[in-house]
Amino acid sequence: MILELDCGNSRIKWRLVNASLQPEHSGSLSWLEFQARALPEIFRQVSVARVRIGSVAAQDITQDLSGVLKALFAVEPEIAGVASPCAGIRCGYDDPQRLGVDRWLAVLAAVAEYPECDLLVVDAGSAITVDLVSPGLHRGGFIGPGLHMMRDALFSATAGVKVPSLAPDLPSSVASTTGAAVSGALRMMQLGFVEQCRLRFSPDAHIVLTGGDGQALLAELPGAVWRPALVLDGLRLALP
Ligand SMILES: Nc1ncnc2c1ncn2[C@@H]1O[C@H](COP(=O)(O)OP(=O)(O)OP(=O)(O)O)[C@@H](O)[C@H]1O
Ligand SMILES: CC(C)(CO)[C@@H](O)C(=O)NCCC(=O)O
Ligand SMILES: [K+]
Repeated sequence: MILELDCGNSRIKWRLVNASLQPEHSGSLSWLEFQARALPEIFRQVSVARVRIGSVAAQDITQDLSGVLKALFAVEPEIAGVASPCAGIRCGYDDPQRLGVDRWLAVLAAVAEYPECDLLVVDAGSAITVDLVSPGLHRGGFIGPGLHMMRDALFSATAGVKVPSLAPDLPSSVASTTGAAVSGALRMMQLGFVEQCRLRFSPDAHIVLTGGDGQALLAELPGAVWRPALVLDGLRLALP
């Protein structure tokens, strides 16, 4: 088996793929669970020949994770970086090392599926990122706060807007409760962000969505596709 991990800002998403590259097991854990060494039970039951890591966590935390996995599986984990060009695509950042590797992995996987298209690659997780791609070239992109970060900002900076959870969909009517007012606004802000990126910079782009909050945008963006494992899918392209 090959273990692939997408280490994000809030969670570690992982999957075990077999020799035919088919995922056999997958899951996620929080950084707190990792720190408590509460690793998935299956990790102790399988033999792992390779470990591929994509991480936007701090370097010491990533090294800690790598060390734990090395001790567990007796293989040296491979950690993806942004190498440009890769898989026929050039990175648009002035300094490619500054681009979040999760963004790069998502771009590589999206381009592998749609090599001839202008793309908007949208990752709606802890943060929301939009990357613009034209054939052979990553042009750059934009970064905004994720839904829960925005909710937390209102929660901590106001006395009267303390909304515990967000509705799953875009609003279909004008809000008449605080919860619906916040939830509707934040989801419309995400949609507006994506639409503005397309309108201003790539009107014909095909949209590829990933991240926990990407699915809610799917119904609002005609022609868009939803690829929940996009970042993990990029790992085998960055670390063939
Ligand atoms: N405090 C929270 N309570 C409930 N949901 C949250 C909270 N924080 C984040 N989330 C949600 O969890 C989901 C996680 O998104 P995703 O699966 O893309 O992974 P992530 O780890 O948050 O993202 P990243 O890879 O950027 O760290 C998102 O829907 C996000 O809005
Ligand atoms: C933007 C995030 C936090 C999204 O996970 C990550 O890609 C990151 O830490 N990026 C580094 C900064 C940049 O991409 O410009
Ligand atoms: K992410």
